[in-house]
Amino acid sequence: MSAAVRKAELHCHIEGAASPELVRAQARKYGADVSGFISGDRYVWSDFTDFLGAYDGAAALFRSEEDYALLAQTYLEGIAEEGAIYAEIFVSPDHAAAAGLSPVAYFDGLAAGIGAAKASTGIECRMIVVGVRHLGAERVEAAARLAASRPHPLISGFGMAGEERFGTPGDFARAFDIAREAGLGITIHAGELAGPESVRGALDHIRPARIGHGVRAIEDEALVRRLAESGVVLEVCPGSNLALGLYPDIASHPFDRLRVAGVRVTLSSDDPPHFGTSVGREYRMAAEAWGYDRAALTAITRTALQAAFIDEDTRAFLLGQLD
Ligand SMILES: Nc1ncnc2[nH]cnc12
Ligand SMILES: [Zn+2]
Repeated sequence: MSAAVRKAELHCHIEGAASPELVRAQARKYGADVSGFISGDRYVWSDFTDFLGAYDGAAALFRSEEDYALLAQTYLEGIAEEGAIYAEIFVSPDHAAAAGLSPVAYFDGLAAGIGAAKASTGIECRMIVVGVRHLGAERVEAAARLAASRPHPLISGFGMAGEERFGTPGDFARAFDIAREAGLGITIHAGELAGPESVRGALDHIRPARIGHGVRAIEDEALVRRLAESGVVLEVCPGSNLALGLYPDIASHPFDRLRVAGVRVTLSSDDPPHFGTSVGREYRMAAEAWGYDRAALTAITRTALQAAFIDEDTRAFLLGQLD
């Protein structure tokens, strides 16, 4: 499996894509100490809660448009080298605000990086605004209202990340209604840290086109059938799931079982340097674990492009690159 297999990444948190090397450079720039969450060239955290702390620590060191332009460009050029032709990045105005950056400066900075990466590699990218679940429904609604005001043309979706064990999907239904009515694509993290009931709640109350992770649906046969029949696409991130201890090894991961059951599945990296991964590695792991050949891997990319939150002309152009 080589970079020649075209890839599309639907699930990557931009703040979670900052390499320890880049975060160290930012820390030097701002005179900050990262020893609490970076050791040598690695992030250090012990569980999901601790991971969120490391994630927030890194995010706090991106404080200007230029910082975010550099982050987006570095991430996108890196995955373009692995064969990615399309990416959607989760962008979190709450993290930008915590670092003192206005939403407009945040989106403009990211867009500058996206533009630079497109100019150097051809990669397309769109932004999905996310609310942070553990900040509560009001903050998530504020993020949805912001996204619904269409503050940047590259914003094409709305989602929710953060601590899945906080609240229930129904608590956040209004936020997603606001985003849906504004014509944004809808995705929500579910079935990662919480079980099938979280996926069921998301389907019932949020009506998403896609679900971030969703893998724990495998624990409920009827739910797997419902997912398959609905056509809802799962943004599966096996490397993330292994790093966070959901499954002991790739052979135990449900990606292939979901695929065989007819669920539309895609491959992404989530927070690549935190989990020692990249979209290229995710495709490689899948090829090795389940014997996927080039056609099978390309089919995964096709599913991702069909589910991408993008205009139809660009979708057709990208799908044309798979032939
Ligand atoms: N894997 C993940 N799950 C939930 N929220 C996140 N934010 C960043 N990465 C996340
Ligand atoms: Zn995620």
